Amino acid sequence: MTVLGQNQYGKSEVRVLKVTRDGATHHVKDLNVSVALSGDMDEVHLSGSNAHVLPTDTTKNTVFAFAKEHGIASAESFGILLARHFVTGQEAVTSARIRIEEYAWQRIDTPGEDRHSFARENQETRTAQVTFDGSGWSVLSGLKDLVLMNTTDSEFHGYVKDRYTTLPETRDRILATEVNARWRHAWCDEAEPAPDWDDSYRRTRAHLLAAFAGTYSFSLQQTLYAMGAAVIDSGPGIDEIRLSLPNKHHFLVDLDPFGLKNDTPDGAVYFAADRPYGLIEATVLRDGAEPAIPVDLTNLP
Ligand SMILES: O=c1[nH]c(=O)c2[nH]c(=O)[nH]c2[nH]1
Repeated sequence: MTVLGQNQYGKSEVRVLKVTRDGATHHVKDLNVSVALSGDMDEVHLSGSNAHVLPTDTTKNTVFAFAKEHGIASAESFGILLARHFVTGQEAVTSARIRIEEYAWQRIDTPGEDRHSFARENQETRTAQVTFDGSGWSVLSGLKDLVLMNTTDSEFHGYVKDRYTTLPETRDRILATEVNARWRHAWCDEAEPAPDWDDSYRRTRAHLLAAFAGTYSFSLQQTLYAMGAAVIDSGPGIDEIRLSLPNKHHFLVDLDPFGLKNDTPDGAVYFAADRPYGLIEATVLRDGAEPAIPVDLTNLP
């Protein structure tokens, strides 16, 4: 005997580029949207009846149509529009999860009137996941691939040493990471005004950067907590943030064989190791908040 457990379906990675023309000045929104619907879907699995199945092809078309009809004000608001459409429009669909990655494009300044050239920003990817169960909303925003580095104000010493420990203690090292962060908005009730998602994103990003730059660090763990706390303490809008921070190790190169002294006051030469890397991960919560962001961020957009 078997029973059907949790199931969901939809179109993943719908790549939609929305160009908005304002005369010769164009604006672009570039998203990667994944739709997952669930609800009364037993029959399609058990008997092959498709009577409740809105085709994944249709969900893909909806993403494109909504981009045209409603525009893309922000990743979160676009996700909200889509999730509401699927849950309220299909009787069999009781919940919808919309995952979005947004890629940033930087305008290339040109001498003439035309403003339609862009360079893909070599910076972070913004992410959003919106979940709606017909009554309550859950909005996770985030970013990944944001590479940060402090070239001083980082120490690491006083740690446990056993027979396999070879790491030298350091009072001055490079601290570099690639931020992978997801934060959960307190907003969950449509009766309340929704946050300004773009403004919230900009402010959260700025708090993360300021805390990374402003924390004199004795470990990446300490820096992580300072970054998370800066976001939670900045206002009431965000109750939980999870950070996954690889420690992008930079080791001083031994230049002695060449008669060169490395690590001099005017600078040093480092070997930027790509692997293995330390991986420091933690959730920072508003006191009293329940954790709801998955521990493993790799399964999220
Ligand atoms: O900031 C750090 N935290 C660690 O836990 C750790 N472990 C290690 O080898 N280097 C570092 N650096």
